[in-house]
Amino acid sequence: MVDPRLSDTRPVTALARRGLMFILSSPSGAGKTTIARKLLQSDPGVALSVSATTRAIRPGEVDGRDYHFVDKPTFDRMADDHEFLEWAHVFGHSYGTPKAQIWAGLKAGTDFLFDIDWQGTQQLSQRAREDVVPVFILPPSIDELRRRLMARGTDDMKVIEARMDRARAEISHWSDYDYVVVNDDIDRCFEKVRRILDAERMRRERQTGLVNFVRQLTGEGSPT
Ligand SMILES: Nc1nc2c(ncn2[C@@H]2O[C@H](COP(=O)(O)OP(=O)(O)O)[C@@H](O)[C@H]2O)c(=O)[nH]1
Ligand SMILES: Nc1ncnc2c1ncn2[C@@H]1O[C@H](COP(=O)(O)OP(=O)(O)O)[C@@H](O)[C@H]1O
Repeated sequence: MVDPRLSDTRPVTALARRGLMFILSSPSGAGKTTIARKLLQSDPGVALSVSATTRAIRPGEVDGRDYHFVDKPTFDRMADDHEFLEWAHVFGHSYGTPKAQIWAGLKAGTDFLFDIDWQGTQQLSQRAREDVVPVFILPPSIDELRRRLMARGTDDMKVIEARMDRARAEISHWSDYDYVVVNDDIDRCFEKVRRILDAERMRRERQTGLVNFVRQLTGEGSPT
């Protein structure tokens, strides 16, 4: 049987829209990078805001795709030159969101995904609250969080314990976020995150093409 969607030739009504800043935060190991990768793979309308960081590259990471890996003097120079939208110290390293392309991209309707911590979320919310959609990912339990950090195999025990120590402090910021999702089953969690993004795209104030579209629909403003 032919998939009815393939034979549907009706034109798609695409209204102009301002992009949004979709933030995923969580304690380390709760799964935000996994969710972010799934979103980027499945949705061509989403671009990753690639942060700069002074931390070492992990196996499997690619410079320029996952992070811009820079040394401390370079990071400090970028901060001094106001090249970051926000930046913070996390786990003894510096992390920052480069400004380049974000504002122009938002205006052109690109949605940006930010994998940043609560400090960065606060700074972005202060700068552009109306563009920000903050989502917090929680682990199903503290034991499961430790298990995931160990299973990921990217950090030694000392680093894992430091991340676990910080997890409670990170979780305490859950109430700064508009959405909170527990990452128990990855597919279910991803589906919830995807639905949040879909709904936020429909917000009236983001749909800059609505005024003209409604005018056309109602004939308002056209000569009689
Ligand atoms: N404020 C801020 N936090 C960031 C940025 N990039 C990454 N982070 C956060 O830094 C923390 C450590 O990231 P990472 O070293 O990749 O380890 P992860 O926690 O295992 O993902 C995470 O909470 C990230 O969300 C950034 O540009 N700004
Ligand atoms: N729902 C889940 N169930 C089991 N393992 C998961 C789940 N979500 C993520 N993981 C695994 O947990 C580890 C940490 O996930 P990651 O996405 O790197 O977390 P974060 O970016 O928040 O530090 C990874 O090995 C990942 O494959």
